[in-house]
Amino acid sequence: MTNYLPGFANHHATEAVSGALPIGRNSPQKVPFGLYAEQLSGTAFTAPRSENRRAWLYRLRPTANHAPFTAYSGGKLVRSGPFDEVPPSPNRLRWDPLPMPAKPTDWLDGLVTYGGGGDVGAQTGVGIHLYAANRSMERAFFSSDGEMLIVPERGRLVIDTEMGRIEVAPLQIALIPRGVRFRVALPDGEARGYVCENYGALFRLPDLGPIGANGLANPRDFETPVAWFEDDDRPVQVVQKFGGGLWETQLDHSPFDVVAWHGNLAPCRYDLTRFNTINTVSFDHPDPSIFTVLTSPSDTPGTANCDFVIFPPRWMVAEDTFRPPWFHRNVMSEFMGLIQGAYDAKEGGFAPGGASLHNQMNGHGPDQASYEKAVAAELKPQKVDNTMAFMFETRLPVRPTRWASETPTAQLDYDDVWSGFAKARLPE
Ligand SMILES: O=C(O)Cc1cc(O)ccc1O
Ligand SMILES: [Fe+2]
Repeated sequence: MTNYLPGFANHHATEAVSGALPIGRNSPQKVPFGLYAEQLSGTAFTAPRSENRRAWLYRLRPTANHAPFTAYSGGKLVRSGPFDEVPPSPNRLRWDPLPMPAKPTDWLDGLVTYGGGGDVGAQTGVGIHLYAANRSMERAFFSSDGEMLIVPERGRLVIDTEMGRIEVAPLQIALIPRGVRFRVALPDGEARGYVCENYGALFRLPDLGPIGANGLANPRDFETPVAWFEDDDRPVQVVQKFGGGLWETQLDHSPFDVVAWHGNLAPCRYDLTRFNTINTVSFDHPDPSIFTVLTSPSDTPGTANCDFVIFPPRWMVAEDTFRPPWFHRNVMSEFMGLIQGAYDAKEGGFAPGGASLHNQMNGHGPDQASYEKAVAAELKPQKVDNTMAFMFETRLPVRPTRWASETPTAQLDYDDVWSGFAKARLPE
């Protein structure tokens, strides 16, 4: 069992061996036990203090101690921005769940990019991946292109990272900083889920405005693992994603050799069931931004590079209100997934492990069955339960990959869910 330190982006100090962490300075002339001090930057050295994220790692060997990376021949379905394999499409898209692999497949081999926006080189946008895996990783991976927000849908993950061991189950999420090496084990034998690779500004908690000092995802519920390491001199493959390409090298020792660390850049996990959901107690369906867990801002205030938004269990009490999501056209693009149960805007076709994409400015909303149910419903307080949908919402158009455009799991008839609405009748 791992111990965790509470708080989002807190300054933590942790050591797996007593006396390993230097006190009062970052790089003493002689680090305890001959460990190597290494700074890991998550922001530029000169980022304002309120934004600045970095950690100091104390390890058995310097990370710099590795042979050259060479092109990695796997990862054939992993893509990065710019996403220009197929022309941008305004069409609403929806996918059935990713089938579980037939062959032995670890988390990295099981990663499939559905699409994204922006450009890794310009450090804007996101890549959106799903994974379906049935083997624990025996190698390490890291992305130099962005931090990775992992959203399990099926099966627990044990994510060994350089800075500690994180266990997550469906309904929990993990956030792995850019550059931090990790390895995913599958205690349930198989796993499936979603990944948002964020090329832009680091995810952070949203401002709360008039909500006040508390609510939504509370900082103390984010958990960072304590230092953990392995002293293992067996050779191991390390794969990195860099500039959209995959590269590999062979280390002669485990990269998970950080005995102590301190700083405010570290992986963490969060339990979505701890989200303090806020909603109307009067009328109307509020904008889904009230359900924002984490946001990656862009240079334009209030216009996110990416918001991670959830649709958790909640009471619906709005009076004289169409309670499910309304019809809308959004200036932002919406990629949705479902972790559990059903989503209140869709009566069928959007299954756990499935996904949908409603690109910027393109009309969407409740399907006909949900619409008819909602306009006929008696508006008594109703608990929407056993459900957890989510959205990666970005200011950029989301361009699907060729795979996502052509896979047989793409629902070619998705538009039909909105095709049968009767015309409104005006008075004669
Ligand atoms: O399209 C969707 O289902 C996501 C969504 C939900 C909601 O409650 C309001 C707006 C919105 O885009
Ligand atoms: Fe929407």
